[in-house]
Amino acid sequence: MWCHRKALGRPGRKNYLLSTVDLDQENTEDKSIERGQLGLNAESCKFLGISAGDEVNIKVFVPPSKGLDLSLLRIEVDLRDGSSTHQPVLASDFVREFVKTFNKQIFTEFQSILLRYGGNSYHCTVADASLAVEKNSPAPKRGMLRKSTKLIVEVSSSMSEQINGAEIFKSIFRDGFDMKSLEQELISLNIGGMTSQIHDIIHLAFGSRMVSPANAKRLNLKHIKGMLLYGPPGSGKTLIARSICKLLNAKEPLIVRGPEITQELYGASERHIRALFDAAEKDEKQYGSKSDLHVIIFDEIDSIGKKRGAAAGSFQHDDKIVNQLLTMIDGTTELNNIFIIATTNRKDLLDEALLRDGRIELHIKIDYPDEQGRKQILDVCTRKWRQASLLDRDVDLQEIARRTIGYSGATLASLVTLSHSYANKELVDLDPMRLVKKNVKLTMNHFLRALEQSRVKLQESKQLR
Ligand SMILES: Nc1ncnc2c1ncn2[C@@H]1O[C@H](COP(=O)(O)OP(=O)(O)OP(=O)(O)O)[C@@H](O)[C@H]1O
Repeated sequence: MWCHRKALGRPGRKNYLLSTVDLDQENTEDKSIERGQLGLNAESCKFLGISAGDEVNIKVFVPPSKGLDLSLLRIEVDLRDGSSTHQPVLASDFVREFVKTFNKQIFTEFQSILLRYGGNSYHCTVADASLAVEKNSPAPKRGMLRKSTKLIVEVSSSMSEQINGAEIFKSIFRDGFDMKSLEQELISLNIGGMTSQIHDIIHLAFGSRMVSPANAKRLNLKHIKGMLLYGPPGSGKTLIARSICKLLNAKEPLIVRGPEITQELYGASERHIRALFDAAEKDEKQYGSKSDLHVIIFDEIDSIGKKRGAAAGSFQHDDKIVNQLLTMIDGTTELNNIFIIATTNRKDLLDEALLRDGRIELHIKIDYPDEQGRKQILDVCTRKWRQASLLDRDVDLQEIARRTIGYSGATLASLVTLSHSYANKELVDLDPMRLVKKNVKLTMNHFLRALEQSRVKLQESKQLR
């Protein structure tokens, strides 16, 4: 914030600037600002939610006579957009520079500050500003930075090399993963044709966890607790659920198959469901906001989450399981470290209470792929053969994609396996003793035979339905 230099006393003397954003000597004094005027830079405007032309009320901050000193100031630091690092800096040097620049300035929780240091612009957000003498007041936490203030610098793991030795706040993604490389990552996980859908799913499900902790708190973001992936059989729901977990910085997911739980004895099913949440509860108690994320995948949730009162015979058992599941999911309201992924191809059978806000609230349909998606799935499924030069040049995957309208990802994957079986059979027919060690090559002919066979199968299963 700028003002005419005669308008306010120097900080620490008489008056205080609440948000002194840039104390660079040349920038402090903006000659265009006259007496009686205040100037804000873009960073302050963003923080205060002010645009050019807005009318704002400004109150003079009268500091209390004592108890203004901060005992702790925790800041999250990032490089400002477009700023490139010339040289990594040590966290201890960064802290020294920050204190030197902003000594005796007032800081407020969530405030944005720019620090220019070592040729870079650092964007700092106040994550915590604790007073030496805490007051029970609803007013935002605010106090003066002193040499005695403990200053903690936190960075995301991707910034850890730029500010060496700073504390690292957990990223929702595992080390080395970046959303920009999602397509490559999915190919390496053998998933084809779903990049944009998985990109959207990640943003919807984990958007609140993708921003830094201070920003999530500032924006009052609530974490999504659970998501349902629904759609026809073989469309890749389980594959997506498992693969997303591989991109996250989370504990190994607990994968539960619904039918296994229903087959358990009376009482055992409920115990099993309760036990699934144990580790997350313990971690939350022990580590609070620093706890790892725990993911539970309920595969085929329709078998444990049926509408209550709908099942004949074993209804009491089924209803008790749903009740237990609801109780446990409701218990997670207090837990920020848990995420549920449920899959089903019978969303219509599920108890609606399970799907309400705060429970399994995000519902995403996973459908069969279009032609382009089918081609990409075929690309992924034949990748190993291509890399080993065992895919004949006559194989036209685009043509196969064109001929497989209505095929699921699962059917396409088994089409490739079947083609391989045909190729293998041909080799064995030619050389029953396998005297000549030769690797089998996949040709278009193998694919066409497999296509014929899978069409017959598809027809039969449609007739049976
Ligand atoms: N997009 C895809 N890319 C590559 N392979 C796929 C894709 N979708 C499905 N598959 C293949 O199909 C198999 C079965 O998929 P998955 O079990 O995830 O389907 P699902 O929708 O959960 O089926 P169901 O509803 O019957 O449980 C996968 O293991 C994989 O081999």
